[in-house]
Amino acid sequence: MLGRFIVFEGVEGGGKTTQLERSRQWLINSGWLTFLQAKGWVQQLVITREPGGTDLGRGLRQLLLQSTQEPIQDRAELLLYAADRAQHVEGFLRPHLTQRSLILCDRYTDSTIAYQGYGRGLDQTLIAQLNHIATNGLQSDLTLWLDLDVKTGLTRTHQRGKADRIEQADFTFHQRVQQGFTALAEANPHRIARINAAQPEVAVFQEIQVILSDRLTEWYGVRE
Ligand SMILES: Nc1ncnc2c1ncn2[C@@H]1O[C@H](COP(=O)(O)OP(=O)(O)O)[C@@H](O)[C@H]1O
Ligand SMILES: Cc1cn([C@H]2C[C@H](O)[C@@H](COP(=O)(O)OP(=O)(O)O)O2)c(=O)[nH]c1=O
Repeated sequence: MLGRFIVFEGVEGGGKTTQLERSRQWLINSGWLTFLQAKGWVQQLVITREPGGTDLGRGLRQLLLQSTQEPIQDRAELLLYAADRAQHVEGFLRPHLTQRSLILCDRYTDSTIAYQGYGRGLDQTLIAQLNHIATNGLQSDLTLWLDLDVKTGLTRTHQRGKADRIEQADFTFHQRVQQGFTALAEANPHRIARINAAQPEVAVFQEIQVILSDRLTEWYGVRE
């Protein structure tokens, strides 16, 4: 794969959206993007998210996050996230990676393991199979896990506005999700980098910047 695929993960209110935008600006302002483009190693920097990175996905996102009278069954929820991902991988991520894009993505397969696996309690083998069907094997090159305790995260999202269907799930659900991310990070120490997201925004980004600089150097060599 020619481009690089960086994912932001974590519980609700961890600061993914905020830090993804800071990372985008830093890649531009630090000169990294200009350098990589001048070398011909990166064509463009793109931002995307799951669910909702495609037209189909935006419809699915609305279905998944709006509050409903009829409860959405756990396996139906899992399949909707998988459908969003299949469309995103084939219609957006792979074409961009083939064209040497550097991709910053808000959530990916680890969210399904954490939310539908640890959170809902669905079988992890089933989830692994579905993730494989949806991605056809496409993994992130780097995942930045914004590690924040559930209570602080939910407080932040409540301050932001009305809670969506998943945010409304009970506290123990979100605690299981957090356990999921913790286990994933332990099992994948190189792919998943833990960030202490309980710090002020600027300090969180300083940690991210160190990791991004290291990883870009590992991938592309020292910047001239
Ligand atoms: N480090 C931080 N400290 C305090 N509040 C933060 C921090 N990072 C983000 N926020 C605020 O918390 C809320 C959730 O942040 P957001 O980036 O949308 O998180 P996520 O995308 O992970 O749900 C927003 O209102 C944001 O301004
Ligand atoms: C990608 C993915 C997300 N989710 C959930 C996590 C979030 O609650 C929700 C997506 O919201 P998110 O994109 O994090 O929205 P915001 O930035 O506005 O908080 O979907 C899953 O349950 N499984 C998945 O596979």
